Amino acid sequence: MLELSDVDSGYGETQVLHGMTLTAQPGRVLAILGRNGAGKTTTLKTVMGLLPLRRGAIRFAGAPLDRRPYHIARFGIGYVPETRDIFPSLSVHENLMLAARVARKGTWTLERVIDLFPRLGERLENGGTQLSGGEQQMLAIARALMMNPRLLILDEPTEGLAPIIVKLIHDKLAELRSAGMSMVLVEQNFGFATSLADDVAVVSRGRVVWSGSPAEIRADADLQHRWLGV
Ligand SMILES: Nc1ncnc2c1ncn2[C@@H]1O[C@H](COP(=O)(O)OP(=O)(O)OP(=O)(O)O)[C@@H](O)[C@H]1O
Repeated sequence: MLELSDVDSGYGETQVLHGMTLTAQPGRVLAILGRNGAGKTTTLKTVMGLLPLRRGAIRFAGAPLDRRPYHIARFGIGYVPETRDIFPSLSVHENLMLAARVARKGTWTLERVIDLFPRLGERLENGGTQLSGGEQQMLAIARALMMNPRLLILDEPTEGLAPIIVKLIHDKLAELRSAGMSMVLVEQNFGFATSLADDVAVVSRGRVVWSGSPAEIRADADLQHRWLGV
């Protein structure tokens, strides 16, 4: 579904990705794990066209990915950035409807995202700044779903959230997974990531150093210690 081959990328003079190669399969959840600074966010930003591709190739659904923002959305990649990027001066409803304007055809509607996150239904007229961190995360996910993505990319969805909200987000993503949504998940919370993932890629210094199943990495304390510092 999403394929990175030998990708180099970075910020100005600083090269962060060194031959990043990974594949996210349709209908599956790929978790990208790694220590702070390993290049996980940089990988996602490169896919989303926020950083230049210096070398290598990125393919989506069998064709080279046109990484201009409008095209990425139309192609069907929904992105939930680490910073959530809610428009603070707009209401929940307006944030969602803005996404609907660039949406592909599909089955996600305002009603359906509110069904998934009833809390947002109660907060429709609230401004972005009046939301708790958990509500902002729900809104960021709901907004990406409004675009009817074929692939949902999430960067650290649990960061800074209380355990009860982490559990809620976990259950909602598990629901999406059961419904067949393809996902790429960058996450520091090892338990959260490995319980949702079908496939795991471990990144260090801008490339994949291990890939396998959640069960394999859960059973391998050395691997966790070496690459994740768990
Ligand atoms: N805007 C930037 N300018 C320069 N260097 C950056 C910038 N953002 C990140 N980096 C550097 O790129 C490297 C990889 O960062 P990245 O954010 O991809 O890591 P990560 O694996 O997502 O970890 P984290 O969990 O800390 O976000 C780090 O060394 C970081 O200092």
